Amino acid sequence: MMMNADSRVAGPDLAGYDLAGYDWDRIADALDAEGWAMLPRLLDADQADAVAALYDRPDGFRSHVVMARHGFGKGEYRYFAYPLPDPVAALRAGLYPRLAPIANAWHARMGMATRFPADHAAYLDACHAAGQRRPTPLLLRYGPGDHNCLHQDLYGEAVFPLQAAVLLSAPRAEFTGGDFVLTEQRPRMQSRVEVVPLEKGDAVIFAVNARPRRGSRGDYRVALRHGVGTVRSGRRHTLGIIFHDAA
Ligand SMILES: O=C(O)CCC(=O)C(=O)O
Ligand SMILES: [Fe+2]
Repeated sequence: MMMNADSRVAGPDLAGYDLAGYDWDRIADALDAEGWAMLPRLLDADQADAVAALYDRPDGFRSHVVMARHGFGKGEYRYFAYPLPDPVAALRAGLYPRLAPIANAWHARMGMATRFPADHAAYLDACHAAGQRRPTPLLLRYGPGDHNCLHQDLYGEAVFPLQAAVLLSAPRAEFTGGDFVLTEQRPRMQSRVEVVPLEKGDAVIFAVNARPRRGSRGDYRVALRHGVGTVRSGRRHTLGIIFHDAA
């Protein structure tokens, strides 16, 4: 059967989440200034629980990664298979058109030739034509002692420069530790670190790899990495939405 990347299967109902309700000019400004921006309360607690519960479905995933086996950290994750469940497909397709203009402006400022089409189906066609056909959205699960080493979610030449992560568990109430962190590596300088203060249901949009930074002599590139500090207690789930597909 041909799987259209845009087709959907039933999943938890996310009726009510509202991307249009965010101030996208403010988000673009935050991304330009810091390389990341928050979308507070993207999901409510029930929706976050429903998405986290997908982790235990017997099917619907293309692979299961035990992070310690690869030196990625400790914890585990599963990549969704196509067709993506409804909320994941809807978030991926819904966020992309708001981020594509920002991605294009970044590429122009960084002197990078690639431009991104306005809609996600068209971008996936380009990924697939470049041999990157496997879906990248994923669910992650961490328990006590687990962590995610600093990394970049690059899966081939085709890279959409922004991605999203949604925290599906409640800090303090459902887990402790497990901060989401970003580091920024500036040319010839030491790395700077930022802890993103996510609450359950909040999303963060952040640079996958390079982003432009304004300096006194024009723009220069900095490289971001992201990771998760050690979870001390409880269980922490995240939904990761990456817009390019994988080779
Ligand atoms: O669990 C997290 O907060 C980080 C997840 C992650 O690495 C990702 O979404 O790409
Ligand atoms: Fe990641």
